[in-house]
Amino acid sequence: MTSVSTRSMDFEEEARKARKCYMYGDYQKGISFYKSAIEKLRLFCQTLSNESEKKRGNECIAELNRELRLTEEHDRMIDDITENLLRKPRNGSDRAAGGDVDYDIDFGVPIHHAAVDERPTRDPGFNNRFAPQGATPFQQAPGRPQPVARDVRSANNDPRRRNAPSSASNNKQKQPDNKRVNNQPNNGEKKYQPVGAEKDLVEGLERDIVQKDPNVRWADVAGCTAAKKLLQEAVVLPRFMPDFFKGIRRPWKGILLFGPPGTGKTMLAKAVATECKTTFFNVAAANLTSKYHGEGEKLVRLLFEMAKFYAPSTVFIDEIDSLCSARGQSNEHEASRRAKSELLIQMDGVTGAVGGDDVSKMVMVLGATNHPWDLDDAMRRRLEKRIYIPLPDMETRQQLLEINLKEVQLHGDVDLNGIAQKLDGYSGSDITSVCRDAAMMQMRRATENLSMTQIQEQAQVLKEKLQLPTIMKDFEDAISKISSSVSKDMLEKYDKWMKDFGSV
Ligand SMILES: Nc1ncnc2c1ncn2[C@@H]1O[C@H](COP(=O)(O)OP(=O)(O)OP(=O)(O)O)[C@@H](O)[C@H]1O
Repeated sequence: MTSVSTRSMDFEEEARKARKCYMYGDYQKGISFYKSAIEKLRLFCQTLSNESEKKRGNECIAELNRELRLTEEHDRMIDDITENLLRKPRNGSDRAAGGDVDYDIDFGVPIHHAAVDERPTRDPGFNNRFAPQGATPFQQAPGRPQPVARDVRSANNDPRRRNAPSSASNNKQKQPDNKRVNNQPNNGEKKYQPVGAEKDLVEGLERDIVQKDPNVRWADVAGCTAAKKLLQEAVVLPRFMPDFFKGIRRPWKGILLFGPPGTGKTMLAKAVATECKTTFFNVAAANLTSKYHGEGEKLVRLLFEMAKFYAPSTVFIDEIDSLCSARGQSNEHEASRRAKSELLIQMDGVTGAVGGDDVSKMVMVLGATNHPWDLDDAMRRRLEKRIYIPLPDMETRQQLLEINLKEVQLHGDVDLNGIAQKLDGYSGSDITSVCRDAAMMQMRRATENLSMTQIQEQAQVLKEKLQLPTIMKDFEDAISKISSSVSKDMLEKYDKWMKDFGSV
């Protein structure tokens, strides 16, 4: 049972990634994920004995094949367009002002071909901005590759935006052309209005980056007391005490959260969005760079224009080092260099409170990274507060166990204190994995040596067995299988960077 279910999950994951890649225009990667999903689903179907399930599985394979063909077609099309554009003679309207300048291939499409950071990250899924709704084995695939449901927020139905600063004079100040921030009355609500070719990019940003209440509370984040306090000071208090946070006491404009992977940096950022009720822009740095000359730069500019328009806002840039690594390195892509410079310029334009000391117009940049030492000096300076989010201490590990196991029934022999001690050196996400694994042990024992048909036949008996509580041995087994994902060397590196550059 274990291996069968694992294969099914593998297929779901591959299909989900394939669709994400398609959405982001990364067709090459999408193609290989589709192929792998199809192969895995085919193997999974071979293990099935139920005819109707088999039939639905085959329907899904056919649908995935169709999506694969579509992706291949788009990939060919992009190649053709690129080739044609590059072959054009450099004269007439194609010649950029100033003579010998590179072609500006700008298809005006949203966030396509994002330069993906090659380093392994915890989540290959573009910063988790999609809800986990990839295809399930027998869920009918949609008619064409569709974006899976995400935190899409229409500016028109978000109450925060209704209160967004909207005075025409203010908008004029920010945007001389005044068209960009034209407030179109729509049931009395204000909406950022892009002009011309930027429409697609703005729609892409609204769809992918503006995040509605991510529903993470301070209490959901174990430990991180110093970070929580500072974030509250930086974002929450200025809203309640605007008169105090002025002049030299103006709110921080940039905060960096750094530390080992899986320690709660993203959760903290989400808690800021939920608790502070600022408009939340959740950006994966890789999505701000583009292989198309100029597009990343434009995206950064639009992102900040929108953040100012919908202020107070928090712009969360995950893996910020991948966009703001030390400049001038030989492997630095021109497009990403320009996007990075634009980001620095934009950050200078937000001074904690945009437009003087009015905190209702505050835009705060919150960066997160696992590689703080890769950060550009200029960006480091702009992220005025640099907070280390370390591995959880004993107390935090106990809290993490309680948070993770609140819905799991535990046997009397389970000693959470003892487990927390054994988990010294584990990150928050490692601890979550241990809890999940332990909580699954009962199911594994109950279904061991049973075929799928037997599982279906004995569903009622199994249901009772699955009610049995998780025992101490389940945790011991899980801990022996899952090791800490952070090495001692890395921890020393973080400590050193904290000593050199930390600021709390
Ligand atoms: N302090 C914490 N409190 C509660 N859960 C945590 C905490 N730290 C980690 N987790 C668990 O680990 C998962 C990953 O956490 P999160 O994405 O916030 O880590 P991160 O530091 O942003 O990682 P990365 O640097 O790899 O992006 C969470 O979904 C949660 O289950």
